[in-house]
Amino acid sequence: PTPLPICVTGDPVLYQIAAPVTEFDARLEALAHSAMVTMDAAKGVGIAAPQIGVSLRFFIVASRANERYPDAPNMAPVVMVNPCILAASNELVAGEEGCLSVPGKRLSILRHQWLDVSWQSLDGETHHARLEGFVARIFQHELDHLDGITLLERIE
Ligand SMILES: O=C(CSC(=O)[C@H](Cc1ccccc1)CC(F)(F)F)c1ccccc1
Ligand SMILES: [Zn+2]
Repeated sequence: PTPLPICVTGDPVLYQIAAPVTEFDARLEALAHSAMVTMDAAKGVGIAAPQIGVSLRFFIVASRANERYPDAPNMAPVVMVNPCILAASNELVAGEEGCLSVPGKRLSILRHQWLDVSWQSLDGETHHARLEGFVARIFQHELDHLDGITLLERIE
């Protein structure tokens, strides 16, 4: 499908608590595909459903090496439905983040260094993993979007 418009600062959908996904059906797959195409067109390393106007709890994590994080892993994009943080490091790390919904801003944000997380894939299967570094950062950034929090609400 064609990329969708990305909601930007001020759009109410960005400040809502997104609803859990209960139907793992073709509609969800179509929404996830639209988010993927939109993220790719915007050259992002992640995108959350509320950013395309959908207040549902899923996002995509798609780390790739970039000038700010040259050692970031190049990973196949992962669609994470109903994501949860099960445990997080006490250690926090500051790092530069951008947001497709806050165009032109680069802010230094404190994030947990590692996370134990769980999520469901599009087929409804549950997965667990330990994330660290840039991938953990993207996860925390996208999870904020599901809870109505953008970079601007994270300024120390
Ligand atoms: O590709 C971007 C553009 S911003 C981006 O990809 C957001 C994800 C993100 C970038 C950097 C750190 C954490 C999350 C996507 C968003 F807004 F939809 F969530 C980038 C920005 C800063 C560092 C590395 C990469
Ligand atoms: Zn964002």
